[in-house]
Amino acid sequence: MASAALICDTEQWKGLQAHIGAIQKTHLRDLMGDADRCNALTAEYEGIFLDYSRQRATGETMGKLFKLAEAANLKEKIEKMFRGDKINTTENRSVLHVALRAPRDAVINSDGVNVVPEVWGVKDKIKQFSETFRSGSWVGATGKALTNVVSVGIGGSFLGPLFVHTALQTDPEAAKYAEGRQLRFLANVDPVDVARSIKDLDPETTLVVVVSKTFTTAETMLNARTLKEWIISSLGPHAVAKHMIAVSTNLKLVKEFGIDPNNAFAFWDWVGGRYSVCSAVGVLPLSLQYGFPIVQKFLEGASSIDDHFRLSPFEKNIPVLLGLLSVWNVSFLGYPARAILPYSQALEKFAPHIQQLSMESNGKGVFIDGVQLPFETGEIDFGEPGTNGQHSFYQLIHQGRVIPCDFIGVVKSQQPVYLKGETVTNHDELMSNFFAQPDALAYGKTPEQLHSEKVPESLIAHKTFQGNRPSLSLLLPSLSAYEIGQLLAIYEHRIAVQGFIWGINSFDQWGVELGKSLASQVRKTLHASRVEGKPVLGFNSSTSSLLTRYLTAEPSTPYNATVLPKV
Ligand SMILES: O=P(O)(O)OC[C@H]1O[C@H](O)[C@H](O)[C@@H](O)[C@@H]1O
Repeated sequence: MASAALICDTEQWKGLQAHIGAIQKTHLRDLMGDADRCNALTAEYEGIFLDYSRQRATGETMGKLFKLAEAANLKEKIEKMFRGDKINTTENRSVLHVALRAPRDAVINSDGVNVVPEVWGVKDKIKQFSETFRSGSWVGATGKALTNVVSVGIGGSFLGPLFVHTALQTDPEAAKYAEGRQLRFLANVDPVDVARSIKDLDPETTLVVVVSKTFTTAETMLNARTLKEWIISSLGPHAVAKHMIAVSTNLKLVKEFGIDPNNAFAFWDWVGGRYSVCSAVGVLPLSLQYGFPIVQKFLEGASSIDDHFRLSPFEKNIPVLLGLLSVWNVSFLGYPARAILPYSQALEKFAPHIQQLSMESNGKGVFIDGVQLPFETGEIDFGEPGTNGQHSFYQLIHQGRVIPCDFIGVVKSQQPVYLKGETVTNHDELMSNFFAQPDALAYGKTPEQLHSEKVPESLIAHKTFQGNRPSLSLLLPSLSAYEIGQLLAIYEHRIAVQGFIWGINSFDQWGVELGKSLASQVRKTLHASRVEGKPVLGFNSSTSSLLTRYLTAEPSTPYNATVLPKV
């Protein structure tokens, strides 16, 4: 039963509900004609420019959203996070990813202990290790320097580092430091992913980093055992010490796995998996590839947003504005999805990272105190870089469903390209689309316009765009390690803001457990059937018949000998 403390019972929430009607009467075409409104609906921090004038919102809407933030005690909740209070109540943990990028002299307590020196202790160890590794002083079992790194991990131990690696790959400064090196990721337990991750690599020159907060994740541990076998079968058991290292909060299990504890890099239970890219989870593999100084710039970028988020008034606070607008779109205008559209191929892996960050954080069914939510939280996040997406799913965004879009653009490309005689540079060509699409969505195209263009009557309805489709534009000055860190932190905090307003716990993820435990029953059944010929028992008829069909076919892999990928 809903209690009086629920956000949806507040006057401020009801005030926004009452305001929906006024907004429904407006069209972005008209709202965009008001230059003062457009100027007002912007914010800037360190050259990052947010234009949210194409949201279905007015100054009045924003005023009401700020009031909602007050009613939700947003300021206090942000402060509690930075203070190290145990805001992840279902796991009794602080939420301190901000400590991972705090300056050396910062003081951030968890359980009364300043965690910043510990954080820097691990970063110093990573710096030292990566320097030894990159200088060639760290040699493998056959005396060769290691130039390839395979980072084994899944979920938060994969998506953030992959996003940052993909973004840095084409940054000229970072790329210079990565010359002659490869960083790959192995996430899926699908043996096809194992094959892809080690294709054309020689164990002699490869370092495997096993990344797992818990060091119990089934997929990661099987993949780690598989790559251990790949190393041993080629170089012998003694090679593991030089070719495998680990990142985890569970150093006991790292040791039991056979990795030298000196080559294990710690992090802490107050870092959520999906918030862990700034811990050794990301910092270690990225430092091996690009060197620690580049990664430190990334951390400084994230830290600059932490300050902005904690200290700026809400009216100028980019993560707060973004979070409030998302709440407005989801809970009041009823738009369940959000498209993340970076006009930058370097940000190709940004949307997959945000999918986990957002959907695992805010896809919840109850308030933080366990009371059933009377409204839905979280968005369905998806996205692709522009302009690729334009040739894929934008049809639906323009004429089908209304999906609020985040357009993310970069002023200065990582890679300047121009062909003499062309109308524009290649980046300007890309950005022409970045500037055009939000207006196409907002304004649409009316039947009157089509008539004036002499469009045949039979096509008028098909070629009409209703417009009034909300988006926001985030323009970054460039895309170096620093801005990549800023972008990450903007989204991390935006998602936290949404959770704080809705009153849910954005930092646990109980919803992933059920599928895992059912998979464990299936695993036992597969083993019993394959190895002992036992029948399939204990499942419903659908699952039983699917399993039986799967088991009846000739298996492609024998159970009596080790088999490693051949590609
Ligand atoms: O880092 P690990 O402990 O291996 O966890 C990897 C992933 O496992 C689960 O799926 C969680 O839902 C994710 O949040 C986590 O990132």
